[in-house]
Amino acid sequence: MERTHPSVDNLYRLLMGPVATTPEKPAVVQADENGALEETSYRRLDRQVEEYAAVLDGLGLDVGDRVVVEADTSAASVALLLACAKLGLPFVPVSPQSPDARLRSILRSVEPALHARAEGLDHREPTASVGSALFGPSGLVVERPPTRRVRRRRNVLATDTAYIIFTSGSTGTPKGVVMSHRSIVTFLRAMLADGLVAPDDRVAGTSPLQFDFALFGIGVALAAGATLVPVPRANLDSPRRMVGFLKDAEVTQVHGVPSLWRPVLRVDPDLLKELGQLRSVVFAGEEFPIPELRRLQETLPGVRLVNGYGATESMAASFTDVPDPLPADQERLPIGHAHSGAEMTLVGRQGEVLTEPGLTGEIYLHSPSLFTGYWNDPEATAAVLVPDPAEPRHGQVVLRTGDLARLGDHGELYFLGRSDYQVQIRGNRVELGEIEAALTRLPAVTAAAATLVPRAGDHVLMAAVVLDRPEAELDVRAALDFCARELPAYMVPRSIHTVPELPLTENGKVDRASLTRTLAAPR
Ligand SMILES: Nc1ncnc2c1ncn2[C@@H]1O[C@H](COS(=O)(=O)NC(=O)C[C@H](N)c2ccccc2)[C@@H](O)[C@H]1O
Repeated sequence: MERTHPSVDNLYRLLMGPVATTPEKPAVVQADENGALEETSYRRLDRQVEEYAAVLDGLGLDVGDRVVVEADTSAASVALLLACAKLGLPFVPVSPQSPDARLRSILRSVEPALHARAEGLDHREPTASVGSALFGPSGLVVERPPTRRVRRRRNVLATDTAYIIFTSGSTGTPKGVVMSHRSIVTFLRAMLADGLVAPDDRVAGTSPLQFDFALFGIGVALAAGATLVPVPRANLDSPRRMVGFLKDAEVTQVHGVPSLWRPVLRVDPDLLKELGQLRSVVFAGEEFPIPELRRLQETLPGVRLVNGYGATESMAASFTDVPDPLPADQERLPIGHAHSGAEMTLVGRQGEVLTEPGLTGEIYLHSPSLFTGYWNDPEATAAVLVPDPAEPRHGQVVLRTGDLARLGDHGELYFLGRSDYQVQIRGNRVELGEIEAALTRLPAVTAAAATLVPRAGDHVLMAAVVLDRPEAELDVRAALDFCARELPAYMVPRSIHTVPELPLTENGKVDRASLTRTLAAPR
C-alpha cells in the first residue's frame, strides 16, 4: 500500500522522521481520563498510525477523498491525522465544541468520505451520506462504511492536499483553506531551520484542533523530535489548573493565543513563578495587549516571548522575539521579517511596493508555503493569491494578507490591524487597532476592543475595556479626555464600557461581532 515515495514531501513522513532516530522518545505526553500523565513514544505513535492506515486503506478510499476528524489534540487524533496524510486523504479537523450548524456546513461543503469522531464524544446527528467511524487508542471502528468509489490515483504527491482548515468565517461563511503537503512540509522545515523548537523541548498546545495554531504545535514539535503536550481544555478555564498541568508535565514551551494568559495575569500572576522549566512562549492569532504582555514578561523573567504572526493561508509568516524589556513607550508590536525562506513586502494603495521607513501599507507574503486555494471558491482564491505587485509579468503569485503594517527603520514591520478593521468615520480612515492601543495605555486597562455600533441608521464608535483587577474602577470621563489628547477627534469613542472579559471566538480571539451586539443592546 506504499503510496508515498521517500523522496516525496509528505506530512506523515516529516513528522514520523524521529521514529528512525529516537523511537523510544515520548512524541506525546497527555492526561489520561484520571488526569495522570501518559506517554506515547514515537514508535508507539507510528504503530497507531499504521493500524489506522490499514483500516482506512481497506475502505477503498482514493487520494483526495476527505476525512473529517472531530477531536481535540491527543496521541490518537495526531495518529489519525498522520494516517490520513500517509494515504493522501485530506483531513478536515473540527472541534467537538463546534456548534452542530458549523459541523453540518463543513460536511455539506467538503462532502467527506468519512466523519471520524474521537471515542467518548457524544454522538451528533450524522449526515446520512457520509461514512462514520469512532477512533481511540483501541483502534478505528467503522460504524457506517463510506460509499464505494473508484480508485483513480496510485501515488500521493507533494502537491496533493494534506489538510483543509475552515476559517472561523468572522467575515461571512467559513472558507476552507486547502494546504498541500509541499506547502506545510516546506513551512515546517523553515521552522526547523529557525530553531523555534529544540529536540528536548516539551511543547504545550492549547488551541482547538480546528485552528491551525494547533496543527502548528503538532508540526513543529514532532518534526523536531520533541514532545507534544496537549493541554486538556478543562484545564484552561482555571489559572491554577492550567499552571499546575504545565508544571507537572514539565513543559518548556507554551503555544497559545493572547487571551490564554488573561485570567492568570488578572487573578494570580505569581502562579507563573512555579514554571521554572519554562523557556519560551509563542503567541499568535491577534495582538497581545501591551500592558498584559509587559506583566507576562515581568512575571516570567528570562523566558523568550515570541510573536507568531500570519494567516492559515500560509500557516504563518513571521516569528519575532518581543523586545526584552518592552520599552515603556512601545505602542505596537514588531512582526519583524518573515521566517527563513519567505519575505513580506509592504504595498501602498496604488499597488506600489513601499520602501520608505515610517510608511503604512498592506502586507504581501512571498512564500513557497502558500495554500493551494479556498475549497470550491476560485473567486475568493483569486482575490488573495495575486500576481507579485513588484513584477506581475513573471506570474508568481503572492498572498495578499489584508493586514496593514508600518515599515520600521530596518525593514521590520509593525502590525497595525486588518484592512477590514479600517473603518470610515465621517470620511476619515480609522484603525480600530490604533484606538485599542491607545485605550490599553490607560492605567488599569489591560485589554480593549473598539467597534462601530449601528445606531439609528448611522454608526457610533464605542469601546469596551477589561481592567487589570476585578475590583478596579474606570474613570470614564478621564479616559475619554485621555483619548481626546491621544487620538484625532473622530477616533475618540462615544462611550467606553468596562466589561469583566472580552467575548472570545472558538479559536480564542476577541469576538468583535459578539461585542458589537452586546454594546448595541440597550443598556
Ligand atoms: N501575531 C499576530 N498579531 C496580530 N495579528 C495577528 C497575529 N497573528 C495572526 N493575526 C491576525 O489573524 C489573521 C490570520 O488569522 S488566521 O488565519 O486565523 N490564523 C491565525 O490566527 C494563526 C496563524 N495561522 C498562525 C499559526 C501558527 C503560528 C503563527 C500564526 C492575520 O491575517 C492577522 O490579521
